[in-house]
Amino acid sequence: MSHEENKATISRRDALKLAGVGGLGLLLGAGGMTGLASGMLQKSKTTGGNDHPANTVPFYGKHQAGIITPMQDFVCMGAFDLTTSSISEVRELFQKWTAASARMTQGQSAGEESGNTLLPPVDTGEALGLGAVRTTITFGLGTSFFDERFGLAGKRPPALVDLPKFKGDDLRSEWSGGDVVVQVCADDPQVAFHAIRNLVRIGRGKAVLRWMQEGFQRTGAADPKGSTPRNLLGFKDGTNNPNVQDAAVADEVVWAGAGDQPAWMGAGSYMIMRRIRMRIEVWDRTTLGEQEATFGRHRDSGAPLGSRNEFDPLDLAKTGQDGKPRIPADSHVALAHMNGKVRIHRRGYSYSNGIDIKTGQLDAGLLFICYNRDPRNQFIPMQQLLASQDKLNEYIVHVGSGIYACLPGTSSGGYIGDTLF
Ligand SMILES: C=CC1=C(C)c2cc3[nH]c(cc4nc(cc5[nH]c(cc1n2)c(C)c5CCC(=O)O)C(CCC(=O)O)=C4C)c(C)c3C=C
Ligand SMILES: [Fe+2]
Repeated sequence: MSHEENKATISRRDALKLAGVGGLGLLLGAGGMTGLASGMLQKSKTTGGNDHPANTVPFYGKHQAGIITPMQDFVCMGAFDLTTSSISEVRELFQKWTAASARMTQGQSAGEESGNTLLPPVDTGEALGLGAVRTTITFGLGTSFFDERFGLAGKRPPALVDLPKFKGDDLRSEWSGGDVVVQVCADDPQVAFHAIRNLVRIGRGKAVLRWMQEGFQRTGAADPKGSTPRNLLGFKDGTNNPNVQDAAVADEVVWAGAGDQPAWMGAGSYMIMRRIRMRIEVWDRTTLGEQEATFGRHRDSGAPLGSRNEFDPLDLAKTGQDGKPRIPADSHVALAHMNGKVRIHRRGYSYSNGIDIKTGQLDAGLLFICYNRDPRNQFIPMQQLLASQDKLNEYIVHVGSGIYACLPGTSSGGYIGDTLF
């Protein structure tokens, strides 16, 4: 193993072990200690633990990780506004972000420490000793990235449209948009936060955070079987997501294809973020029958109304004794199903931001995230229908929004964005 390779595979855990031997900066910087580090790595590889390969998701590849990757327990999502108008500075920034992300997703610190006590550390430190916990870091470009600043207006993907105003939208600019979005997912909230924080730090002088939102779902510890998570309205959410582990399904639903324009987005995807606040207090006063009619599914089992099991097919033609559809036509699933003809890949998380100090009500809801190949044919018509007819609208309000071109993946030596700039 070369010295470079050796350094590249030293995890945050190994780094702490090394620090215990004789000082982190000294050891990492010292070529003569290579043999020692190598020995410890071998040990950590065979002993498993949190840095076991099963807990790491490769950063480099054809597609960015974090899109069809099975969902982790936590998300920390942030959108940046660029404060430079120089495309070469943006390139440099993406090169640095890529290098740091490649390291952090493998359980390493954001960069190599010099050990110089007269300088601030390169990594902020709160993830030292913590495992990789399936961290993924996914980058996307907002519509504003393609304004006049960087000379890339002509390269804006036709599918990266400005979202129309949907009925009932109450969007706030402080929770919307951004030139660049970064979705960090991990099985530990501190590890996820650490990644965003270090990207913010690297971006200083070139990019500022515009908004940031953390999200969660039940953890693997609470539900080792990994059953469908429940949203904050108490229903299983994600049951009828398309199986994107099937490559043909992912190609149809998620990935911009080689034939789709522009070519630089091939193997990328379009992300929609909607911050959807729930009127939890109203929901909690609603009867179980009304709640189930709102979603069109049974609360406990997650089965479609009138069926027994969660994964039973949606039978929208089924009628009850009164002759009415068993799954109401204005229910969320009846509408979102789109007759089975339009599909998106949902990857959202619950959020809770304490209380709204004006009303004393809970400020909580769904950080809706979905990926699709072309939002003009997928998310937009679906949301248009939901916004105008969904019974769920009595209990939710969309308060933040963004659409982002999630770039194709890159390989070691390249950088996220290298197909475009
Ligand atoms: C425009 C897309 C969608 C938005 C916005 C949305 C918001 C939203 N959804 C729930 C809860 C559930 N959604 C469920 C199913 C479901 N939702 C969408 C799309 C949007 N949801 C789709 C495409 C589907 C699948 C439809 C199908 O073909 O069956 C369900 C049922 C279980 C499941 O299949 O996941 C729940 C529950 C909330 C709470 C919400 C906004 C806050
Ligand atoms: Fe939904």
